[in-house]
Parts: sequence; C-alpha cells; structure tokens
Amino acid sequence: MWFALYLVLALPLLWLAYLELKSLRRRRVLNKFKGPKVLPVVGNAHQLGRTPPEILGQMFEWWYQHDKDNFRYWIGYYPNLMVTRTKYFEFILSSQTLISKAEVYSLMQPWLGLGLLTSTGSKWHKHRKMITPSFHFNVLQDFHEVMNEKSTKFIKHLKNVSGGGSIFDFQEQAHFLTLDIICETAMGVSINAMENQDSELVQAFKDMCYNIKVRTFSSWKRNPTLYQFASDYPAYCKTLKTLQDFTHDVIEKRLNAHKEGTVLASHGDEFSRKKMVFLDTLLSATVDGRPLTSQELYEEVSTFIFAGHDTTTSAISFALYLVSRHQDEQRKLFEEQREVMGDSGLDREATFQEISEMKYLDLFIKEAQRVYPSVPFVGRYTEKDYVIDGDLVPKGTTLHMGIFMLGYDDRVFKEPHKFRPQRFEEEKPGPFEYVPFSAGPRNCIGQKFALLEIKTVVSKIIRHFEVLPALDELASKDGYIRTTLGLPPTEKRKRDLQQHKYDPILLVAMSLKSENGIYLRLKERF
Ligand code: HEM
Repeated sequence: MWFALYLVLALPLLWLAYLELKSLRRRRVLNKFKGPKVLPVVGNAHQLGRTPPEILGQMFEWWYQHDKDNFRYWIGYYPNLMVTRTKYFEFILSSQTLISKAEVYSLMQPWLGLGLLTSTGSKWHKHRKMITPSFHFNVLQDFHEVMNEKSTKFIKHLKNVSGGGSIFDFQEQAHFLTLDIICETAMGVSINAMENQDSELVQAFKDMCYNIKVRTFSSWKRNPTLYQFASDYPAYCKTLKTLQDFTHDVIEKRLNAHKEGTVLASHGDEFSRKKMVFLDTLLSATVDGRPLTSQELYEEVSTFIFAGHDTTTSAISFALYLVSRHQDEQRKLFEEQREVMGDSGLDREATFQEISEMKYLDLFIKEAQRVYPSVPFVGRYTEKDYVIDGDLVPKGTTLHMGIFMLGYDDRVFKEPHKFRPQRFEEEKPGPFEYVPFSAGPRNCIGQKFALLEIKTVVSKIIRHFEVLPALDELASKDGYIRTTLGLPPTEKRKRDLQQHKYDPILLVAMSLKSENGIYLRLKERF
C-alpha cells in the first residue's frame, strides 16, 4: 500500500527528471544563443503573455532586447529559436532537407491531411513537382477572369454594406470574397459566400479558421488527445465533417464529369465554367506513374483552399486599411488607375496586362506586406543537428522564421514605421531580407496567384470608392503607421496607451489578423 502511494507520488518526479535529462544537451547547446532567462520546468512559458496579441508583443520585445538578432526561448521542455538573422534565413530556406514543418502545422492536418503545406520528405518533393504547372501563366489568366468576376460582385456587395458612409469591418467582408474566388478557381464551384454568409458551409470555413487560431494558443487544446475532452470538440467535429463532405462531394462529381468527358462543357449550374480549375489539373496529373488517389486529391484541394483564402483575406484587408489611413498614397494609386485604365475605363475590368502595368500598386502591396505580412512566421523543425552560420542548432528545435521582424529591422529598412512604397524602388532589399512569400524550394507556390488577386481587388475598389479611415482624425498626417511593434519597449508601452478603438490589434494565427476587425468607410466615386 505504502509502496503504491510512493510510486504514484514519485512518478511525476521521475517523468520530470527524464525530461530534464533528455533536454540537457539541447539546453547546453541552445544556451549559447541569446534569450530570456529560463526557469526549470516551465522554461519561458510564464513570460509569453496570456492573449495572442500579448504573445506577439512579447516576441517583438525579446527581439528588440536581444539586439534584433536570433533568440531562443523554451516552452516547458520544448526549445524554440526565433530566427531573424538573414544568414539563417538563407541557410534554412535554401535547404533541401530542413523542410519539416513545426508542430503547430499539425493542427491543420485533420482538415488538410498531408497536402503540400503540411507534408515533408519525398511526398512533398513529388507533389510539389506535380502541382507546379497548375500555376502556369495560361492557367493564371483563366483564374484572373474569376477574380474579376467575383470582385465586380464584391463592389456591388460593398455598396450595400457601406451605404451612407457607415463604418464597417472590411476584414469580415474580404473573407467572403476570397472564399468565393478560391472555391471557384480550386474546384469550379460557386458557393456565393458573399450572398450566403450564414450558410452552414461558409460558417464552417470561418469556424475552422477560428478553431485553428484558438488551438494555436492553448497548450492543452493543441494536444489532439486532450482536445477530445474540450467542450467545443463536438462542434469542431461537425465543422470538420461539413468541410470534408463538401470537398469529397465536389471531387467525386468532377471526377465523374471527367470520366464522361463533359467537364469542359457548359453543364448545369455547378460545373458551368469552361475554364480549367485546379482540380482538373490534379485529375490529369500523375505521381509515380499513377493518378492521384481520392485522399491525395482531397488533401491538395483543401490545402489550396486554406492557403489560398486565409492569406489573401489578410493581404487585401491590411492593404485597404493602409489605403484608408494614408490619403496621399491613395491619391497616387488612383492617379495610376486613371493613367492605366483611362478616365472612361474606371469601371471596367482590368486585363491581365493592365494589372501588370500598375507599377505603383505593385510597390504599395510590397510595402504593405513589409509592415503587415500575411504570413508573419514560418515554422520548421530540425530532424537532425544542423550547423547554421557557424552555430550548432540541435535536433528537436522548432525554428520560427520571423518574417515579421525582418520588415521592422531599421538596419535594412530606414524608418521602418514610415509607410513609404517608393523605398522598394530606391533601394532593393537583399534576397533574404524581405521574404513575405518565403523563398527557396518551399516558397509560396501561389505567389503569382496571390499578387494577381490582391491587385485585381484593390485596383477595383480604389477605382469605385474613396477609401476613408473609420474617423477622419485617424488619417496619418506624417506617413507613419500606428502599429507599435518593433519600437523600443518603453516607447511602445507609452504609445499603446494612445491606441484608438479603430486601430487594429494584431495577432498571428498562421496568418496575420486584426482581432478587433479592420474598420473603414467607403464613399462611392460615381
Ligand atoms: C498574400 C498571400 C500569400 C502569402 C503572403 C503567402 C505566403 C506563403 C509562405 C510564407 C509560405 C511558406 C510557408 C511555410 O514554409 O510554412 C507559403 C506556402 C504556400 N502557399 Fe502561400 N501565400 C499567399 C497566398 C497563397 C495562395 C493564394 C495560394 C494558393 C492559391 C498559396 C498556396 C501555398 C501553398 C500550397 C504553400 C505550401 C508550399 C510548399 O510547402 O511547397 N499561398 N505561402
């Protein structure tokens, strides 16, 4: 009896001793890196902050305190290295072997399976090669028609939402638009999210993105076994099933249409487009000389949908936010629209060629991605020891590539809090100093698609509306943004007290979001 009691009491201690011993070498090696003081058992978990915006603020503070260099921190026994040194970016992003993703990506696996974003090793290599032609120039032109068609609808939708100059949450509306674009281009189906905002399917996409955000920041909900006991678990399963059923159903119908040879013909309302969609290229592709299995098709289509709409929602929303706050920039953008489209062509759809002629818009989006990168961090996991820039990085370390910090590094970008698109014309950053779409073999496969979509939507909105801040007094008078990340910590705290309720509160849950929405006003130009 006593023995059993001692054993029960001793087990947790033995377990901790085992973890301590196991991480001894990693601790010794990683202690050579700068970083906050580490406590036994918890590591630095107690310093991280309680809310997602607080965690982001803490990461920037540590970065500032450690000479804007890499720094390490521990979450319990899990070692993390925040990577902000360019040499590290170069090594990691160029590596053909350091391609395994951080543990947080596994939160997406029940939905996305092992698609291009989450897979590794030979599966990733083969699928990457197979999917690359899906973003060929000709295919993009087809996709552009969809982008134009949906953004024309979006303009009408915005006229209703913003009627009478009312203040509204643009981020919420942008999500419906990007969903419509991605479902049509990925699968050839119109889900009409803009009109059916409350439908089960549209709600399921929204809920799944929200679920990923919540679980990213909850140490116990991140664990798949423990999560089964959470009160929101049944709702999560229902959401997951809605998304899985929808995608499987579309794939099956498209597969049958392919077999019958009717897919490229006008065919009822579901497959009414004559254009090739992403799913069509997958259906005619092979891996190891065989067609893709239905699970593989599911994984890649779902990945395309997730990666292709969550990111562009962020990019379009923050771009429009910046347009609203920087009226001088808006004037330059509008002037360019008049030059490229002609005064009488402001309300027509821009061609592929015309979008490529909008040079100032290109600079503007580049600068928007510097200050508000849609994917602020990219996570990798070391499956073995690596020597990077002369430092030993031990096996089992999670690497967070701080794309966000790069944009606020004043050694590369002078006056980083000043929003100045021309800077990209005057001085080009080095190849690993500015990487919003990542770089190297695992870079964003959808980069061209994304830029085309963002430009098509932003160009159309500024031609139809004068974009205004939620309140006139919030317009920037000196070109500086109101975001305080990257400022010296004492100054940041002082400025944070002056934040307005309509200033975005930033958080990162895979992509960059504003916790309190992105509020602005629109005034119709004609
Ligand atoms: C502003 C928009 C976007 C940004 C900033 C962005 C950025 C990124 C970044 C940084 C990565 C690397 C992620 C990592 O290594 O973990 C990535 C990967 C990826 N992106 Fe994007 N992305 C955007 C839009 C898109 C779109 C529209 C699509 C599809 C239509 C897409 C599909 C993908 C896929 C499939 C991967 C995984 C590639 C691989 O691992 O081989 N992205 N993206």
